[in-house]
Amino acid sequence: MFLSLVGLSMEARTTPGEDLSEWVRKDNRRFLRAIIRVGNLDRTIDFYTECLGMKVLRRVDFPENRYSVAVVGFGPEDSHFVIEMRYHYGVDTYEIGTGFGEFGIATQDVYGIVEKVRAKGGIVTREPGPIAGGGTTVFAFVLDPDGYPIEIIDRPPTPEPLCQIKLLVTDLDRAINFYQKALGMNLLLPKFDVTADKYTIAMVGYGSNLTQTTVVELKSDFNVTEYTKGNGYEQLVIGTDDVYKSAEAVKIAAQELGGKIIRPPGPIPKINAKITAFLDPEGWETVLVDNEDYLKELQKKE
Ligand SMILES: C[C@@H](O)C(=O)SC[C@H](NC(=O)CC[C@H](N)C(=O)O)C(=O)NCC(=O)O
Ligand SMILES: [Zn+2]
Repeated sequence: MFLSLVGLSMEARTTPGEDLSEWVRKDNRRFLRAIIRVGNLDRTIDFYTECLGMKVLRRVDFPENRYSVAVVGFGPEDSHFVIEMRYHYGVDTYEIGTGFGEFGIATQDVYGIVEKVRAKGGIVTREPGPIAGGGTTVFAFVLDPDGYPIEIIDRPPTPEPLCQIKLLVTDLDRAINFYQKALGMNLLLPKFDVTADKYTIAMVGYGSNLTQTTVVELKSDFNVTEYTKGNGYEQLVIGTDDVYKSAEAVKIAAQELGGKIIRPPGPIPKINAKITAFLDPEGWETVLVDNEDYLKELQKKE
């Protein structure tokens, strides 16, 4: 996923009469990575490893293209959701925007992580404690060195400690519908109003238990009709067994709900992988990558 991608023409690979919505739900989907731009790779790696406990899984420099990439996560890329960070030479700040919510980290040591962030001079935007209004789960919010919010959530050990990516949306029903229809996600937390703070959230993802998998947390603030996307957060990358069928399903959902394919499905020689990319109805970008190609590329890089 390290190089810029060139679009190829759409090829239909579906059988006439095939129920694509059924296929999408049965497809072998997994959150592979989220891609963000950062202003200083060493500084960010230090934060994600020293404060949050992630490991550096890969670090590559592309001097000819004037950027460097690091991949960090709680486990190997072939089985875990990871964060890919891109540093473009000479660009040291990014606008995070009001639309990017946060990455969520599940841990048994919320207080310890918050203290590490504070000790390194990091910003704690919400002190650890249970949610206001009578909840029991302890959580905190901190900012990473570029200002990306990170939610630290108290949770028993889970296979996916990088457990949430929150995106702000203006039409929550439409977003839930789209992520279900276009991406075959399950509604793991139905819409939930937090009237005291004037917002509604819902969570969608693969699998059946939101504490065991990564979820997209969709949040909508009462009376907010627009969010800015900034220029920091880039995209979410998800694995699929068939990018052609995946793109067809996205197109069908987009006809009803909005959103559009921005990269027709096909092989991208530079990265040796078949992909397709699209914008959801709110403009958030997702890339779907062929599972086999993704694994083969990882193996080559080992
Ligand atoms: C469920 C979890 O993953 C969330 O992200 S909840 C959304 C979150 N809520 C809070 O931070 C709770 C705030 C409350 N005032 C408290 O301190 O308990 C959030 O994004 N809040 C933003 C907001 O505008 O409140
Ligand atoms: Zn959250």
